[in-house]
Amino acid sequence: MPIRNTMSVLSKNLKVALLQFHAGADKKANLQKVKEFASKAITQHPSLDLLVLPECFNSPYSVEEFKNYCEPIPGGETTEFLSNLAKEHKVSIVGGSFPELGSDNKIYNTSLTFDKTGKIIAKHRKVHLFDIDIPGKMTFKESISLAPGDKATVFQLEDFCKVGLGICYDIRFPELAMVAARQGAGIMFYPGAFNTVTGPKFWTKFAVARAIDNQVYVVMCSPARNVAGGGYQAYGHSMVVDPNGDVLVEAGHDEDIVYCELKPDVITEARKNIPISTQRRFDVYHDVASDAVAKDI
Ligand SMILES: O=C(O)CCC(=O)C(=O)O
Repeated sequence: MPIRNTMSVLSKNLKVALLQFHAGADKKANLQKVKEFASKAITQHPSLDLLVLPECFNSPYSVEEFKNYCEPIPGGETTEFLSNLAKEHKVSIVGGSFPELGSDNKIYNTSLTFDKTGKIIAKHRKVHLFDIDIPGKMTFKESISLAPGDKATVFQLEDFCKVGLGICYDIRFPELAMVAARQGAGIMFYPGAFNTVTGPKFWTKFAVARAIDNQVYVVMCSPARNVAGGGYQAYGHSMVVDPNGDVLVEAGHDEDIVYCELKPDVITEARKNIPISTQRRFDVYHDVASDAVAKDI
């Protein structure tokens, strides 16, 4: 039976801040807000390693609006802004997401990660587009204006550890986190903007599920709700869940910054105590990544 080694963990503590703020129609004001929240976080915790931003932080979350806010990567205003912010504060940034204008002229919901010199070290295009219809409650169809990405994103976060990156609806598909964990990731990041219908029902459950499935930390960063302003109402509740499924920190639904220190021993202990990563039976479920099983039923 093949055994995969997924014991690889964080090399040292990682101090993160989750910036939960509301993004409106004015892109410059949205970027200014990121600047203010970042300065505040660094002032409150000067030894921070990493800032995490929410999904769609430079635009309203609206399929009609993405075309008005999309930018090329690299070269666009938002990429430059985040790169400079990382450099200025010497901090890594998981840069939420914003609409990208691809070289194929399609628009993607894209997340960039920067190292503390301002270099892009990862780019993830949302793989699973949020197309749902719950009659009378919630209808959304990202595929009206967005194209999906076609890759799982797993990368080395500076000298900390390997990490995986997904965007919002991507969390509903356990495969991305599994792929990352099996490549040695110790943390999954999900910038996300759940809503007031699916948020209360699912947000925490998914964070806990992906954490326990894979014995990784899960970091989810949401926009704040904007009750007075109307439009899409994000759930909020940015949170960090540890590899045992315990919620370590959680915001409410208003603007806020939450801080957390991720620790190597917690991952090591979880994996040592209950060694699921070396007990997998790939001989039994080797075809999990195909639809062959469903077709047989
Ligand atoms: O999965 C959900 O319930 C919400 C997903 C979402 O809001 C998104 O993908 O942007």
